[in-house]
Amino acid sequence: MSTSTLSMPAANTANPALASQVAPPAQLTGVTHRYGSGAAAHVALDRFSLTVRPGEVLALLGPNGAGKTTAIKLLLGLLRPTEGTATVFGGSPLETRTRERLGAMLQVARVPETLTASEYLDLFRSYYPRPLPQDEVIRIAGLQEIAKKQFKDLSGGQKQRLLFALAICGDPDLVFLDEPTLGMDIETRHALWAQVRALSERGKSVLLTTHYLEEADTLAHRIAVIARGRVIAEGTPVDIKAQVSGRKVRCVTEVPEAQLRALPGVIDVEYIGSAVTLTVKQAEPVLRALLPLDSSLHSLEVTSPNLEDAFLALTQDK
Ligand SMILES: Nc1ncnc2c1ncn2[C@@H]1O[C@H](COP(=O)(O)OP(=O)(O)OP(=O)(O)O)[C@@H](O)[C@H]1O
Repeated sequence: MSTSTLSMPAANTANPALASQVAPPAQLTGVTHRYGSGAAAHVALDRFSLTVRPGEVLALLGPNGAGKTTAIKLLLGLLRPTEGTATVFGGSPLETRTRERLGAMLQVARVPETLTASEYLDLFRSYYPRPLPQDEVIRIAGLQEIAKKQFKDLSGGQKQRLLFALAICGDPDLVFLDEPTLGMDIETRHALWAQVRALSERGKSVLLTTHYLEEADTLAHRIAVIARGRVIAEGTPVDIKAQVSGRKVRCVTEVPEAQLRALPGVIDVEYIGSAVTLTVKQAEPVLRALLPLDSSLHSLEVTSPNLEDAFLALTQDK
């Protein structure tokens, strides 16, 4: 064994069992991924690094085309990085022993339409060494009413529920969920959120992509915001929100717009009905200047930006 082994990924250590204990569930390191070649090449991920930690829900949040699905496909071994490495439990995503620990729900799942939901479950459970009992998966994913229906007869939301069931039926240690609640009604979405939390409480790791900012805020331990193939911010939902400095000051006031815009640290002024919302760098100087101007000012609220504000601010101009 050469000395260079010391600096190689855990997959290459002599003891695979030890490697799987210490290695992160999923890791992309310095990954660049190009689709196509020559002048037509498109860089989907650009020197991109990301680690999913044991037992965490990590949300990838980013606008259309940011590179979220590409990242998941690399970790599933469906694509090979042009540069850099993709490892799962310290090994290649293509190894059988690592694949048996993965479950995935992808955006475009092409499956034969005539199998029933329970036939799909039988098939997918057979791929895994220690699958969950069929009844348990049906209960978890709420498939009781549709177990005997053919795939083609399921609604969009029901298909999503079945695809979630297929992702978890092997009791995987790492689950990839690519926009899992697309097309689900609110009740079904909340039920799925509860199941994602239950996975993480059982020590499973989840890598989730979503356009629903509320979903990332509610579910994720950490969020990676992606724009144009790069991670532009990473942290807890609280960290991400804190990266957008500023506050929202909402009130009903007779102070004219021009005067509001001239207050210290005001970034934006927006009227909705009779109320005005000021986006400000800091609330205190604005309030000190504003309150003496209008003794009839009322309905005052000061709030932090929500995740949506943070996301828009972070992805703009990137
Ligand atoms: N097979 C492909 N061939 C060429 N370009 C591709 C291919 N797949 C994806 N791309 C491009 O790579 C970029 C990243 O795509 P990707 O699907 O990873 O984005 P995404 O963040 O998942 O987007 P969305 O939120 O819309 O699903 C996009 O510009 C996309 O057009």
